[in-house]
Amino acid sequence: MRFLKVQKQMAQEAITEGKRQGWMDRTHRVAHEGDFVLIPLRPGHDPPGEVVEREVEEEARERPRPFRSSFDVVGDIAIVKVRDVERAREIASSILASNSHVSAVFHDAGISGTERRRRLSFLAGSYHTLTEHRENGIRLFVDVEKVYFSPRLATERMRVCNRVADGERVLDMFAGIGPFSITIARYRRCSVTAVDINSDAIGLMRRNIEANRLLGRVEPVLGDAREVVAGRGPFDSVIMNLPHSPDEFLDVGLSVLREGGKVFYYRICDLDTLYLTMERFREAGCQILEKRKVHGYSPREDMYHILARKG
Ligand SMILES: C[S@@+](CC[C@H](N)C(=O)[O-])C[C@H]1O[C@@H](n2cnc3c(N)ncnc32)[C@H](O)[C@@H]1O
Repeated sequence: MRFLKVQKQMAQEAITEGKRQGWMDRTHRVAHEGDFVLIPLRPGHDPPGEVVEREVEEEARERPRPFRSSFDVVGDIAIVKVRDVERAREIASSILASNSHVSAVFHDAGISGTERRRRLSFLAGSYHTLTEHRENGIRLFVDVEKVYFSPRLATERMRVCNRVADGERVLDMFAGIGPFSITIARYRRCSVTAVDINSDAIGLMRRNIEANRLLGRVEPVLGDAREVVAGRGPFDSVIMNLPHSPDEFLDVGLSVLREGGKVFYYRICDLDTLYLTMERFREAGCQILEKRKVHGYSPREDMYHILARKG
C-alpha cells in the first residue's frame, strides 16, 4: 500500500489536508514509523511529498462502527437525532405513545457555534424547552434550545467525580449548565470553578447550584476560558469537555494545573488524531494515565477520554 511519509510535527496538518482534498484513504489507519507518520493514500492520488510503499495487515483496515441510538431524553423532553425529518416525525409519535414521562419531542438538526446550541424544530407534544433532568442524584435545569447538555455523559461525570479527591481545587473549563461541577461538589468536599462562555448556561448553572444546595461550593464564571482562567489556580484537577476543539485550550488548561495535577480531557476524533493528541500531551510534559473510548460519534469518529498527569 502507498503512504505519504511526513514528520510527526506536520502530521496533523497533512491529515486534515488529506481528508479535505480527498487523497487520504480513510478506510485504512495511519501508521507510525520512528519520527514519521505514514498517511494511507487512495489509488491514483499523488500529493506532494515523499510517497513510500509498505505492506499492511488486515487489522490496519478501519471497520465500520455502529451509529448511536436515534433519540435522547432530557427531563421530559425527547430529542430525535435522525437526519430525515419525516422519519423523525414517525419516531416522535412512537416515543410519545410509549414513554409516559415524555411530554415534548424535538428534531435535532445539529449543534453549532461557539456556544454549542442545538438547532431544534418542534415535532410533537406540548411545546416547551425548559425541563428538569435528574442524574446521579442531582437536579439539573436545562433549556434544550439555549444550552448544550447531553444525558449520555452521566456515567462519565460520575467516573470523573470518583477520580477527584476531597479537598481538591477543580476547574471545569467548559462547564455548560454545570453537570460535572455540580456532581463533584455534591459528592466531594471540593471547591469548583466552573467557566462557560454562554450566558444562558451560566444563568442555569446558578439555578442548578441553588437547587442542589451547593451555594459557595461551585463558582460560576462567565467568559472565554482563554481569558478568564489566566491568573486563577493552581488547580488540582482540570476538566476539558469541549470535544471538537480542545487542543486550542490545552496550553491554558495546563498553565493553571499544579505539578502532579490531573487533566480530564475529551476529544471527538479518529484514532490517528487521538494518537497525535497523546503525543502533544507527552511533549507538554504530561504522563497519560488512561485513554479510553467514551462513545461512538460517527462511522469514522468516536469520543475519547484522556486522563493525564502533569509532570
Ligand atoms: C460540549 S459543551 C460541554 C458542557 C458541559 N461540560 C456538559 O457536560 O454538559 C461545551 C461548552 O463549552 C462552552 N464554550 C465554548 N467555547 C468556550 C470558551 N472559549 N470558553 C468557555 N466556554 C466555552 C460552550 O458554551 C458549551 O457550553
